[in-house]
Amino acid sequence: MSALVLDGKALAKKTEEELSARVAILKEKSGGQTPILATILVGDDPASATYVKMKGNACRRVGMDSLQVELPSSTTTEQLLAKIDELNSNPNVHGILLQHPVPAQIDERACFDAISLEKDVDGVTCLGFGRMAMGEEAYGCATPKGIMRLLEAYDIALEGKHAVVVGRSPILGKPMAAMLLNANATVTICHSRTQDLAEHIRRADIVVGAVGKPEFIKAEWIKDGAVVVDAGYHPGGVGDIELGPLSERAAAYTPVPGGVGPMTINTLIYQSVDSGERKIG
Ligand SMILES: NC(=O)C1=CN([C@@H]2O[C@H](COP(=O)(O)OP(=O)(O)OC[C@H]3O[C@@H](n4cnc5c(N)ncnc54)[C@H](OP(=O)(O)O)[C@@H]3O)[C@@H](O)[C@H]2O)C=CC1
Ligand SMILES: Nc1nc(=O)c2c([nH]1)NC[C@@H]1CN(c3ccc(C(=O)N[C@@H](CCC(=O)O)C(=O)O)cc3)C=[N+]21
Repeated sequence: MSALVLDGKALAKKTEEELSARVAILKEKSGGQTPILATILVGDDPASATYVKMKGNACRRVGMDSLQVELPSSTTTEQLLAKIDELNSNPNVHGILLQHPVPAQIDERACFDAISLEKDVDGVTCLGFGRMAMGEEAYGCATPKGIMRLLEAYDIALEGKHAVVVGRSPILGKPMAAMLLNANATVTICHSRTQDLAEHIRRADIVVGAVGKPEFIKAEWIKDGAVVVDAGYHPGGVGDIELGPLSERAAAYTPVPGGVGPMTINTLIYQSVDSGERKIG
């Protein structure tokens, strides 16, 4: 039996059609003003530059604009905070994305938390995370929220299932675990100090790989019929999970590329349109 492919690329494309229509209405209601997502890139990491470019392109595909802020790698926390303040008070900017990671001298947490809640369409603030975790209204962190939207679109049942999330980073593993918990899954979070990782994964109905190491999670650890979500992305188009034989044994899996990545970008745009609509009211 071959597994169901959770096609994030196709879902993102389909959603973009709906978003284009919503952006057109938003534009009309605001007297022709194009909604804007501001992206901030600090330093010159080529992979980060590519991601930011992809986010700008996605904006334009749905009729939004992106305001691309580029700062040198020598930027200080104070300078970045000042830029974020400026974008917070720009009424035409509906969403702000600060690309992670920032250079080491910058206090990334302070800068994420300076983004105002209404513009935190990437879901990176402590306030947004806390509200989401408590089940209050907030924009979800883009990658885990994109994964939840993908699972929902394919009617993947989560309630009562055992989900194992490998990774606990602030913008991926930790919010992923909270979202799965809110969806009534039983959640295990594994990380670098976890003992017997393979044993935990063997018991999973749903596995989320968010480790940041190519093909670190082995296919043989994953049980037959599991749902396999690979958030990892590495050059050459490999994820954090060794997929190979799983495409036959799993119930469903996200391909790399074409799975989680496009849903991350789509969620960012989706939440920016939401933010614009809320302002128009
Ligand atoms: N497609 C997309 O949209 C996105 C993809 N990514 C990709 O997802 C992956 C993870 O990203 P991110 O969360 O930012 O990465 P981080 O490096 O911030 O986090 C990695 C996590 O994996 C854990 N870990 C590391 N080694 C092990 C190990 N040997 N056993 C178990 N757990 C381990 C770490 O544990 P500890 O906390 O103990 O250090 C940490 O929690 C990367 O491949 C990245 O490229 C990221 C964001 C978006
Ligand atoms: N504040 C912040 N928010 C983020 O969401 C964020 C971030 N920082 N820093 C870096 C990671 C990485 N990330 C990706 C987004 C899309 C793809 C993506 O669309 N990948 C395509 C392939 C792209 C290609 O062809 O190279 C795919 O998987 O199909 C990948 C990775 C978002 N991130």
